[in-house]
Parts: sequence; structure tokens; C-alpha cells
Amino acid sequence: MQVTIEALGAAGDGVATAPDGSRLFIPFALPGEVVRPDGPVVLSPSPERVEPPCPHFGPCGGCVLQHWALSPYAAWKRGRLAEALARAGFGDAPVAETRVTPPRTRRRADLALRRRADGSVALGFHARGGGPVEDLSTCHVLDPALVALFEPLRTLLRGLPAFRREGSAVLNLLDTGPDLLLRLDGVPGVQERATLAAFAAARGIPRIAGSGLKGGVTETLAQLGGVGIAFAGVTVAPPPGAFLQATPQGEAAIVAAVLEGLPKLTGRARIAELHAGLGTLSFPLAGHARVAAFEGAPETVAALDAAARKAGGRVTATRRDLARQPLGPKELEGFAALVLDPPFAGAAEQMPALARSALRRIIYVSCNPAALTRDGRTLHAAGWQVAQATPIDQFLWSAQLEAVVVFERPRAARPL
Ligand SMILES: C[S@@+](CC[C@H](N)C(=O)[O-])C[C@H]1O[C@@H](n2cnc3c(N)ncnc32)[C@H](O)[C@@H]1O
Repeated sequence: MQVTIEALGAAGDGVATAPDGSRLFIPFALPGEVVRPDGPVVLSPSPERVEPPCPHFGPCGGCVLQHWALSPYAAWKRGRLAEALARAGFGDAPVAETRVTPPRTRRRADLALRRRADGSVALGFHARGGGPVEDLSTCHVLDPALVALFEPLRTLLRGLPAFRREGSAVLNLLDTGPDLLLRLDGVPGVQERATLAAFAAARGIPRIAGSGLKGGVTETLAQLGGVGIAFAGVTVAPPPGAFLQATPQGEAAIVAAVLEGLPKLTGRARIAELHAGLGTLSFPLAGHARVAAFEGAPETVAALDAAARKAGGRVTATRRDLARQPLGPKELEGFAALVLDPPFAGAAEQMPALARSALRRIIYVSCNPAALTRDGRTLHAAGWQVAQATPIDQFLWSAQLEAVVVFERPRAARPL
């Protein structure tokens, strides 16, 4: 049997129709290619097919689209955002060109760890669908400062009894250097902590923290100096493993699109910000208005609050679980705009109050097109429109898509 690839699916697989009418999803196949699905074997390659730069492409689940030329790849991501908005009812949304971030810039990685029977350590990303760990010699998406830690980490973990069979290493590249969180299936003893401190000193890592395999209590195992990352000139001290936007370029593109989406503001204007994290958006926004920031994770909101107080009070940080206790219409009164940047699941519980509030502008930062469609539908049903949508490709060569979507009410805006 041979089939022609009609399009790419949401996970980046080629989609084709089998002779019996069923849909086939064929990994690493590109639109227009004729493919034999068993194998699969590409019988007529697309002119858009390129040589993947990374030797791990294929077995490593980190990238799925390195074999596609950048221009059609970026157009596909733009099309996915247009489609997500069209499904929500915004078929005429103006969608900008995709902002693609360069290779070797990702500053955050959650690396899987496996100890082999001979004691050696595999470190890398799982194969697609949670398969075996691809032991990485290099990586074309991660910042070289993180790639440089692969081999030293393997050596360290090989001699660490608290790493028994499986674990993960979360690496965040902060302004102060790499920040390491080890999730292990054993508990490091005194001697192991000394080993970790020596490793941290040798590798310029100010802090190493540890937790159980499935999270739980996180404790500092070695601390040689302060940790910090600056947003719009304000330095925040993140907790171990904290959420960061994946690349500095992606963060800059998101911040720019959010700021461009703001309405005209008066000197006393206030902005509400939901899912504020460490303040990636809060501090840039504070250059334009006072910001009431809400965030659910206790350590994260504590870090944001401490930095906000030092920075002079333009940002106020409040801990709130917005899924259990969404802001109500009364609480939403008096804001010139609202920015939300929910987790992958989206903000289903918060959307009804936003839709019927007196707000005139909502700027939605999305990392999940499906959740954006669902949440966008709530706004569409209440008469909101899309003023601007910007696709941002922070996860180069993956099927993931970030976006900033500016929603507004179709009435002449008046500054609050
Ligand atoms: C995609 S991150 C965005 C963070 C921040 N805006 C940034 O750009 O770095 C989503 C944030 O939502 C927070 N969050 C997740 N669920 C939440 C909830 N139910 N209530 C409040 N915040 C939540 C997470 O802790 C995380 O900080």
C-alpha cells in the first residue's frame, strides 16, 4: 500500500487516508510525500525535506520536525493558530507571521535519567510516547551551557548511590548560571551532599536542590551562592525547577506581543495579571501601569512578591488558585486590561467571569492551541473579537505552539 500525505497532524505526524478510508498518522512524513506506511518508507520525498542537523533526531522525542525546511514549518505553526482560533469562532482573526526562536537557545530542560545494569547512566529525552531514554551526546535546541553539563552529570550520577534506577534533572539556565534540581529515587546522605557541593563548585552551579521522583518536598542539597534572573531589570530568585519561558528570545517575543496588545493607558491605569509566575510579564507590564498579579504556586508567588516589594510596589503579588477560586466580575472591575498566561490545561474555570466582566481588553498567552480554542469559545459567545494573534515558536522543531492573542470588546475603547 502507498498513500499521499495530506497534511501534518497536531503531533507533527503526516496524515493520510488509507484505501479503506481510515486515517493514518505517519511519523516523519511531510505534506505531499508518497509513503509506504509500513516502515515507513518515503517513496517520493518533498522538496521541503532537509537533512536533520542532530544525530539523535528520530529516536529522541525532543524534536519531531527537524527534517522540514524552516519556512513551511513556520507557516504550519501559523496555520495551527489560525485553525485554533477559527474553531473558537474567530475565522477572520488577524494572525501574524510566526516568531521562530533560533537553535541552541533553550534555557530550560527536564532530562530523564536511567541507570543501566552496568551502573552507567543514560541522560536525555524520552523517545516519543514515553519510550526509552535517548542518551544524548549533543542537543541542537538546548543552550550549549546546559549541553556542557551532560557528561559531568553522567559521571556524578554514576557515583551517587541516591540515584538508584530512575530520576530526572531539571536544568534552568539563570543569570547566575545553571540551577539544578535532581529528582531521585533515593535520599542523598551526608557524603553525597559533599559530593554534590564539590560538583557545584567545579561546574559554577550556585545551587543544587533535590526532591523525590514524583515531586514532594524540595530541599537544597548544596548552595554556594545566590540565584537570580532579571525581568525588565528586576531580579527574582526562583525556587528550584521554577517555570521559565523556554528561551530568552521566546520570552522577548511574548513580552513584545503582550505590550503591543495593551490599550491606551492613563497614568493611573491598573492591569490584572493571572498566572503571573515569577513575574516574566509582570515587571515589563509595570513599566506601563500598576499590576495586580495572581499566581497559584506558593514558592513562586513568594519569589515574585519579594522581588516586587524591592522593586518599589508597582506590582502586587497575591497567591490564588484560580482554578478553585477564579476572580469574580466584581474583582475584575477597574482594570484597563487583563493578561492571563495559564498552564497547559488552560483557564476553563476563569473564562466565564472574564467573558461577562466589564473588561475591554484581554491578552491571552497560550501554550496549548486546544485549550485556547475551548477558552476562546467562551469569549466568542460573549461577543469578544480577536484584535491580533501572534504565533511564537519557542520549542523549535517540536509540534508545540505558543501564542499571544489580544481579545477586545467591539466598542470604542476609552482609557480607564
Ligand atoms: C505558563 S506559566 C506562566 C508563568 C508566567 N506568566 C511566565 O511567563 O513566566 C503558568 C503559571 O500558572 C501557574 N498556575 C498553574 N495553575 C494555577 C492555578 N490553578 N491558579 C493560579 N496559578 C496557576 C503556574 O504555577 C505557572 O506559574
